[in-house]
Amino acid sequence: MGQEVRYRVRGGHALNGTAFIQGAKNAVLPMIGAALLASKGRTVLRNVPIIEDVRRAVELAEFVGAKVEFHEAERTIVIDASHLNGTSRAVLPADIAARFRGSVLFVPALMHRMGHVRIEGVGGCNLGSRNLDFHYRGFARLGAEVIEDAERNHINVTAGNLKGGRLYLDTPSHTGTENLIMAAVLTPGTTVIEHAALEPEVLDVIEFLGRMGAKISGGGTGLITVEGVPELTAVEHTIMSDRIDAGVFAMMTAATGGDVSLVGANLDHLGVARWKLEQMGVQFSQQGAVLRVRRDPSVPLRPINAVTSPFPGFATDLQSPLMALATLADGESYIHEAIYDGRFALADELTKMGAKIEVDGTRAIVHGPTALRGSEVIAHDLRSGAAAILAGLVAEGETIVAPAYPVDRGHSQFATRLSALGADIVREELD
Ligand SMILES: CC(=O)N[C@H]1[C@@H](OP(=O)(O)OP(=O)(O)OC[C@H]2O[C@@H](n3ccc(=O)[nH]c3=O)[C@H](O)[C@@H]2O)O[C@H](CO)[C@@H](O)[C@@H]1O
Ligand SMILES: C=C(OP(=O)(O)O)C(=O)O
Repeated sequence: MGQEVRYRVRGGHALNGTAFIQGAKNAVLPMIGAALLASKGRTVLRNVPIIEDVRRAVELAEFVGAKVEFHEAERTIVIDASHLNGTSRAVLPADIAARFRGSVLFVPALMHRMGHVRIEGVGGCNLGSRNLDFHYRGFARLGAEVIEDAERNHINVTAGNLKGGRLYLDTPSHTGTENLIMAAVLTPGTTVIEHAALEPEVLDVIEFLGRMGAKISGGGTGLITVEGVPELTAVEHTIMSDRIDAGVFAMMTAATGGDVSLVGANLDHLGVARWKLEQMGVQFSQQGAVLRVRRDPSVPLRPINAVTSPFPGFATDLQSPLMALATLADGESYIHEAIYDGRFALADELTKMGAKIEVDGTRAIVHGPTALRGSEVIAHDLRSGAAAILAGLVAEGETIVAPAYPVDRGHSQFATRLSALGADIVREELD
């Protein structure tokens, strides 16, 4: 399971300076899965975030037989999947796959290259129900055989006679869209995917697949058409910057009343989060590829209403840091989590720090402003861990966030990057 990790934060320092936004977790994971589709050449992925989910994805790719080099200092991964075939190990074992959500993105490549795949578990943040029915139904509509082994909790997917078809998503699932595209790219005929996700990472994955030789049109419109091709070739690609990492740094800057330049961040990728933060009193200015974020500490943050929804709506992955930020705002903020039915575990942790939050199902009212005080808090999931660190940056005294593996799943070198901005934060590995 690896070492136990915790973050210790002492509040009271405004963030100032330059932060380097990492490559996007939710783009690199599907790309590692997509790299396994290439039957020729070696894939090179650049601007790879140094996060635990990527380390797990590398382990998984190696487990199924790909040759993978993760050059962490160069933030580069090199993958050779050219030799995969029906005799390779077509299993996604629970001990790796159940530790991150992105493991489900390996299914199409294994189905195509090996003819079948057994999925022994899929992980990710514990946010309530996280179904995969759109994925499995889509594979079946293309002609795959999908059989659930309920006793062992395994799913077996066998390629069979794949043929393009008309697919749909009940809601525009992010990984669901990526998985159906990846299933369709090597499937003979035309596949149409209705109600597809619009997230920038999905578009980055489409661009990557297109360079590999896939024929995909309609990305960003909600209606995607894929013409199957017989094979794909490895290419080089630079991962887009992580809009959630950027959003978290923006909110941390806002919380501390700082002034930070986010290198690589794109304001357009923040969607509605941009407008909500501006309403709260945060100032943004896009200066080419650098996004400057400022908040005047002499003006109180204003309270906010936010409802999470798929891009360009308010990203659910930014909902936890928004809740932490709202504890500082002058009045009542209303938050409706409309994507996940269990993403408010943070409220209890912030309550330990003095926050006043009422939770009713998927709705929360945050009563600000609160003078937060340091406490020991749990990172229940990736973003609640990041949000707890945000709270720690402004709390009086010391905040300990543990266990913090979930934070390391998705934020690269958090303590180093925050320290460079003036924060008092250390990451500790416990024996
Ligand atoms: C690795 C990755 O990219 N993770 C992101 C991805 O997760 P992920 O792709 O898993 O999230 P989805 O967009 O699929 O899920 C959204 C909602 O749809 C439901 N659903 C989804 C698929 C399905 O087959 N059936 C079903 O009912 C889920 O239970 C959830 O309530 O998008 C989420 C929503 O933006 C983000 O929080 C995650 O950071
Ligand atoms: C929910 C998240 O990730 P995952 O889907 O990988 O669990 C997240 O990034 O906040």
